[in-house]
Amino acid sequence: LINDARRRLPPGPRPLPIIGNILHISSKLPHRALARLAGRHGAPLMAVRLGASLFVVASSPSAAREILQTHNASLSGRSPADAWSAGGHGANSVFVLQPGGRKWRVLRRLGTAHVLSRRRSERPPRGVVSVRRAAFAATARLLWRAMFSDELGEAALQGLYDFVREAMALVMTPNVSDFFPCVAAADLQGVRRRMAPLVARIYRLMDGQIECRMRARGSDGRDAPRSNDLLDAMLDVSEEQGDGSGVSIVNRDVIRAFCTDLFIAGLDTSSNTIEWAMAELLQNPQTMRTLQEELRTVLGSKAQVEDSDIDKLPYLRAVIKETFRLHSVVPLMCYRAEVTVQVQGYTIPQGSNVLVNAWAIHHDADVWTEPHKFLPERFLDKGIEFFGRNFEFIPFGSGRHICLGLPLANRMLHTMLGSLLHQFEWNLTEHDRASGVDMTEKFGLVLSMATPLHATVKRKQH
Ligand code: HEM
Repeated sequence: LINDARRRLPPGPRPLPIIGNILHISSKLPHRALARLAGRHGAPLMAVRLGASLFVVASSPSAAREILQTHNASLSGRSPADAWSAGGHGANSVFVLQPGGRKWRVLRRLGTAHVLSRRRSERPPRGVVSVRRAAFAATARLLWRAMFSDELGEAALQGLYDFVREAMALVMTPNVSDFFPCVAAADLQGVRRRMAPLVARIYRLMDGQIECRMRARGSDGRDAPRSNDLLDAMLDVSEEQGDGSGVSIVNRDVIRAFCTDLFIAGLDTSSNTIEWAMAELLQNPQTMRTLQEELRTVLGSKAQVEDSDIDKLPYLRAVIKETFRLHSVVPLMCYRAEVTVQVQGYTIPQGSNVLVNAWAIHHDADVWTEPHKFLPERFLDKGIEFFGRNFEFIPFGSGRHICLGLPLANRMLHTMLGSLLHQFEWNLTEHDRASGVDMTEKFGLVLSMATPLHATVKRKQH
């Protein structure tokens, strides 16, 4: 396989070293297997072969910069899992649309302008809680309100929860259709067939909101009373956008696919980040005390962290950055080379999959001292931000595909974690105090804790 792949490389300054195989990329924790491989071979850029596909893996800040900045236009294609095409979702999904294309640009613009958070205090947790479940519910309510200006009911919350669990498990199923695209149409393992009803179910949830809003707008359309949320903005665009053929770029299919994508992208990333942060804080009592002291000093008797407080809370910002670094919930970012390009003197053939291993970069001992320790202080005197310009710290990616929800996630995580810690006293359960917190990772579309964290919670007396 290795020799075959080398023969197929077009002539270039240097052939890319192929040093990995199926064992690395399909390992249970591929971000760690690939980081070890890159470290062992001193190869910040390397190639791994899997089935008919060539994967190029970048594991250093400078390789990431070349992929995400210098050659971003050529290297920002996507090779979506076959399951993604179930129910026609792939045709309208912002994750996989051709970047730079008209539909992709309209969706990115709408998302950037309208995925805004409107805050409201959350229902207080009580007793022993699953941190991830509580954070998932809080994030879902917030996103639902930002998109639809409506309260999320329990049944819809459960629907979102089930969809994210079941659909993501299917997308992560090793699927012969992905390794050998020539047989994808046959859907030999039935992954796409099993995904279709899940997509149909979540679309029905979105349709409920779309229909209700369309009825409220009635024949007045734009002149009807407005909520000025994402849904209103999309319906406006659906009325005005036409490509001359009278067909709108943003039609009903696009609206429900985009809303679905935002839930897929926003729910598990945010709730798992809160869970990792809480797991670290509960095991680092001094860090927890320092953070709660900062919250007490800045907020006083005010219950909630508001957007305007975030700038005054440097230690909270450092804790969240350190959580992003140590527990990057999107450890591997995947692209496709649209044309053959040279990166760091190596040839990346057209059609290769290109992986940026953010986890490896965030644990690179040449960049970070004691990279495996949770030390928020490392960010206090450094101007390192996660907006895609510091390539040693890219939890939200960089370049054309940089996270669309970054500003929302940034505000949401600070206000949520800050408020939870300011209002409540959190402690490990007796079981975890005795046996320790299980920090084992589980790889999926999002990197989560293999054993969900439970904690006891009590309202504080201020
Ligand atoms: C802890 C929170 C979050 C993290 C760490 C995170 C991280 C990321 C990363 C690494 C990417 C991929 C970038 C790439 O492929 O180059 C991404 C893409 C994306 N994120 Fe987020 N994200 C978070 C929350 C959110 C939220 C709250 C939303 C929206 C509600 C969102 C919407 C998106 C979308 C739509 C994309 C796809 C962009 C594209 O492919 O063009 N994310 N995110």
